[in-house]
Amino acid sequence: MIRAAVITAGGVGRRMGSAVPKQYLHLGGMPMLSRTLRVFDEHPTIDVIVLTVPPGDEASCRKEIIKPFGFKKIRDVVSGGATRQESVWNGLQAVRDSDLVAIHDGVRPLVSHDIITATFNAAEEIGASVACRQIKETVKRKTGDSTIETIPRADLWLAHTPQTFRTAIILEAHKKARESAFEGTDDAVLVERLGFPVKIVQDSEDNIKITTPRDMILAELLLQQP
Ligand SMILES: Nc1ccn([C@@H]2O[C@H](COP(=O)(O)OP(=O)(O)OP(=O)(O)O)[C@@H](O)[C@H]2O)c(=O)n1
Ligand SMILES: C[C@](O)(CO)[C@H](O)COP(=O)(O)O
Repeated sequence: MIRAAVITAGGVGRRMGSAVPKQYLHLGGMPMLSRTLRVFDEHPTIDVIVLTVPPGDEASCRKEIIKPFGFKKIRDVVSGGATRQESVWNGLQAVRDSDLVAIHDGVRPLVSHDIITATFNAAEEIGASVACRQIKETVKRKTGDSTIETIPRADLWLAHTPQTFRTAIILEAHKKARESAFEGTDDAVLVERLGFPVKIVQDSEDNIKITTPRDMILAELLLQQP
């Protein structure tokens, strides 16, 4: 059983507004992307890792993000695409020989080994899984200028990554999405639309996606937790 990870880091970080793409910003003294890679490299049952980066960044990533930390499992650094979905597709081509694959945002460095393991276990069991956090806030839907309704929150979850799949299923789901020009905001939706079940695995609130400067402040604080 080959377990792979595709770490997607091909974005430009428009919402962060930093001089370099946010995945290269330092968090707790090391590049955020290296921190994410370290979690997967040290995971006991992951065999191979593929990283997607902005086109043209492959060599600098090997030199500055991978080499200084001595990661052992990185098979390839591949060029990302214009969208996250395209970057993931490119990464998946490099792990076609795997049985299971976890897809994870390079900008979620606070992911834990436990959640990675839980998503692999669920994917092995039913084929597809998604790390999520349950919504604890009261949720309103606004329609037009003044009509609002309150959505019962018991069934609502926020999608995180890792999202982990039998490799054959996620390859098929991406292929079908490409054929019909469907663009999703995560990978699980590509499997859902084919009618396959996807198991929700409850994640920690700490596994935030670093999107804006405020998230950097929050992540630095979360890193200081005992
Ligand atoms: N063409 C893209 C776009 C995004 N990503 C990756 O997908 C993850 C989640 O995307 P997001 O936070 O939206 O990153 P950016 O696209 O970089 O940010 P923004 O939307 O603010 O520009 C990130 O690790 C990002 O690098 C990617 O691999 N390829
Ligand atoms: C895949 C994802 O991280 C799930 O939360 C997310 O959808 C990434 O894209 P977004 O543009 O920040 O929603």
